[in-house]
Amino acid sequence: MAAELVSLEKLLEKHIPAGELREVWRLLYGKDISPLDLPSSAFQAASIRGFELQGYGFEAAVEQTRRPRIVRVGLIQNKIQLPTSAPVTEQISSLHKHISDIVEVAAMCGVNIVCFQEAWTMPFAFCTREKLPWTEFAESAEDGITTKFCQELAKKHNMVIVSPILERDSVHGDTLWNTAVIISNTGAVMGKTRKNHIPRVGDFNESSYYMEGNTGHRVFQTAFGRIAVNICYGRHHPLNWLMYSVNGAEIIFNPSATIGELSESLWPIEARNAAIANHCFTCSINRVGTEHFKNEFTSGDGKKAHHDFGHFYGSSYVSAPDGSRSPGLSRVSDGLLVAEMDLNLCRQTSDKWNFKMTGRYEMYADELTKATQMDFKPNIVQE
Ligand SMILES: NC(=O)NCCC(=O)O
Repeated sequence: MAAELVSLEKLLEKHIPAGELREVWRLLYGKDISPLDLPSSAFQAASIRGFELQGYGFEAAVEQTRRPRIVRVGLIQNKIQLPTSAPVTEQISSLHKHISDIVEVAAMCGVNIVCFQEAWTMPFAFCTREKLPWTEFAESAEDGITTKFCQELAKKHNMVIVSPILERDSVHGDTLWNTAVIISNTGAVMGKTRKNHIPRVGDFNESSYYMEGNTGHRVFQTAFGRIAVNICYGRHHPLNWLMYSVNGAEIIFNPSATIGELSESLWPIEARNAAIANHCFTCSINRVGTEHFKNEFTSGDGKKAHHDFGHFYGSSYVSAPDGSRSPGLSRVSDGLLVAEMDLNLCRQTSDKWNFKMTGRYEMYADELTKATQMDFKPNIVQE
């Protein structure tokens, strides 16, 4: 099998003459995105620990009545560390160790808010449709071992942590959820927010494991800005992004697990469009690597049974409200993307384009209310 392409960026760098490359980046990313001046010690540490480090800055105009609101976010994408057949607790602790190594480098880069990939403590085993041992990865959002681990990290580095896990809710009949836990930079658990939309596409058999979220569109007022989490498949739902934004989110994280064949054509578009449409920053994170499972499974498409899901293509990136975006991380290796953003850009873009002001939400609220009634008749004019 041919080796996976490392990234579009590396390919363009290789083939486009240096003089024209800058213009290519401007057209591709919406404007000249400036690399961040990160400490060389951070690059060294990343290289020793075997992951890629990139940093970019999104600036805003200077205002007279508000100070800049500068925040640094960190997006982490990674492979699982042990084979999927290793004991559950060893798989979890190997990921804890790996992530704490990357978060340490994020701290060296001055990151204020870090977000991990979807279900980061486990392989993305939902393709198998088997319950054990995968449901054993589920843990309490409030006091599970992963939340405790993140609380220590958050306190140590004065960093807000967004930790997407498989949640076991033992108070409500051991219900499983796909949940992001928000941990304050003080180490306190601020709360949790659950995945609203569950995929029923390809091998994403997630509805066999957990329920559609019931936490609505919560926004968390952190010390560094108002954040929300739109988990993976929710990025295909424009109303999902909209409602986080209606509740005031300035940065919406999209921790994901998705594979090339299915969604790579959508990946650069949806979160970027959401940043534009909602006057906010969006942060898209995807895992990397191919995960193999002992027992074969079929995909219900007449093809042969197989042992893997396909290639998770990484390519994590940040989009800004003005439509610009950062380059993506690698398609094949672990990485940390640091983005410095001035949150004033959200209101500045809103004042320019007025998508909220011109949104006519009352008209849509009315029409959507009617469209969801049993007696709805589509508004079609016949000749
Ligand atoms: N994890 C997840 O929801 N994946 C669904 C596939 C996709 O949305 O690309």
